[in-house]
Amino acid sequence: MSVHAPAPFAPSAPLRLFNSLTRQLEAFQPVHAGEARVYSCGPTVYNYPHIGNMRAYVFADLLGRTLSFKGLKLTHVINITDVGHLTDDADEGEDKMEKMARAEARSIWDIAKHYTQAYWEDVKALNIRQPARWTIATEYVPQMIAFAERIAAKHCYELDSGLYFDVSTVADYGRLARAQTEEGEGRIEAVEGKRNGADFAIWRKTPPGEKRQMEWDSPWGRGAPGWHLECSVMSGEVLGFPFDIHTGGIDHREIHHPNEIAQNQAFCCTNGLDVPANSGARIWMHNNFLVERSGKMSKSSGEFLRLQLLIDKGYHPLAYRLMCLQAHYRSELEFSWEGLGAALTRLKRMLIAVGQLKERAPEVAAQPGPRFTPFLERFDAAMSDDLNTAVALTVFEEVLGLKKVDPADKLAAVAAMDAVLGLGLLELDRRALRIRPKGVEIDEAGIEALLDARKAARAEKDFARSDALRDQIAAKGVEVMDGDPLGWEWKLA
Ligand SMILES: Nc1ncnc2c1ncn2[C@@H]1O[C@H](COP(=O)(O)OP(=O)(O)OP(=O)(O)O)[C@@H](O)[C@H]1O
Ligand SMILES: [Zn+2]
Repeated sequence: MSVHAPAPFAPSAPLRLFNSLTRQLEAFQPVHAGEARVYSCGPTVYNYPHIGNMRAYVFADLLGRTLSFKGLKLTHVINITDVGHLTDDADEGEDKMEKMARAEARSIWDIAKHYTQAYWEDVKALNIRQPARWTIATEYVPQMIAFAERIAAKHCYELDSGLYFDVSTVADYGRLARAQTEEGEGRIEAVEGKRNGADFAIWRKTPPGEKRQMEWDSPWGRGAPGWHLECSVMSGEVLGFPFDIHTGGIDHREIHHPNEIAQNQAFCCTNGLDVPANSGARIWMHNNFLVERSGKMSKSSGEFLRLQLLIDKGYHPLAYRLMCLQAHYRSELEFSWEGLGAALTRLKRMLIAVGQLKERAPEVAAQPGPRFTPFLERFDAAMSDDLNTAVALTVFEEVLGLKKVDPADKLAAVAAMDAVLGLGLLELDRRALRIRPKGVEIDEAGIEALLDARKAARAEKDFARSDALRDQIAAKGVEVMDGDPLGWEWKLA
């Protein structure tokens, strides 16, 4: 009798993604056969990222993991905005980086380095995969100038304050935002001499007599590139127009991305590129906001939640990732500590199930085996349906709960799904989820030692000693949970 290895599971559900341009679900058809090229607007590194910002990258990561799962060769680019983002997304205000550098009395380069590092730490803690390239805006200034030179004659005009893009020179400006061309959204004070309210600076000249920390020479004088120009240039340079998918938070649908599209149109037309509708990317995808009761979480408002604060309070960062996965990326997600606590409990349950499975299966089977095909198909269908992570998670848990199946096969199915969800459950140690909150005056080893002593006291039926030990632990800020069904013997008091 010959033994046949099971055929590998090939996800075949048609991938449909919501395109903000058409406001419709569309079948994903790669520009380059077998590939997916994705650009995500990166953080402006003038401050720590808040967990709302990180939702944007958890979403982009899920998209990337799904494209990989579907067998596509992924090239993902995320940029770092270290110059050019003004305090208002339209054309007013000052550079967020310059402003913070002044407030902190540090050089902009220092600020950029520090907060980029902080962002990368959060990326790592949330199991966001490394993109193929991190493009740093200040490293692309010559390309930005070249791009602007190419479109300047037909699409731009110069004012004292800079080189402006005339939005009336491209067809259907603002179709992504569905905004009025003249008014645009959120466009406050007009710059003197602007032809249309929505025109925007692609090069900002340094005012005479002033010196900026970051400035470059250009045909339009010394100055700095506009934020919108940066993303057009970095995406086009690395991925080539047209590329497949451009992502960002839903706020970018209103100003930043319509302006990128206008520049891309101008660039593609001047270069004779027949890009469909010349938008640069075929599909534009936007994640909705993480909100608090008081409204959208915002860096510029000064008060916000950092991932580190969650950790300091004893929540593993992956509980936040799971919290994001429980909602659809296009829905608003309201942050609450109760919600995060519930996500942590769910993560613990998953981890316990995987831990028990790992004990029974010495190794992961090469393939999940036919028993798991219907589950993988449902998982595939959910993720292919515009990243329906909420449904995908329930399928994942159904598989975790399956009894009387080969453990090695089951582990292979779990691994295949987790590669998409990115919870990293096969690598995560159960004890890693017990994060000692910052305020607690005892370390993990100390807690474990007291718990062991207490267990021994109980085994000897010395309940007085057992109670005294519990009080001792509680005094240090930790509550012992007797009979905890999850087997998590302690939590924050
Ligand atoms: N509350 C939020 N929920 C989800 N995504 C968000 C939220 N706030 C910003 N984003 C997204 O985070 C990403 C990084 O944004 P960026 O660093 O430019 O933030 P910012 O505009 O400086 O900060 P803020 O909007 O908080 O003042 C963008 O894709 C943005 O759309
Ligand atoms: Zn951008």
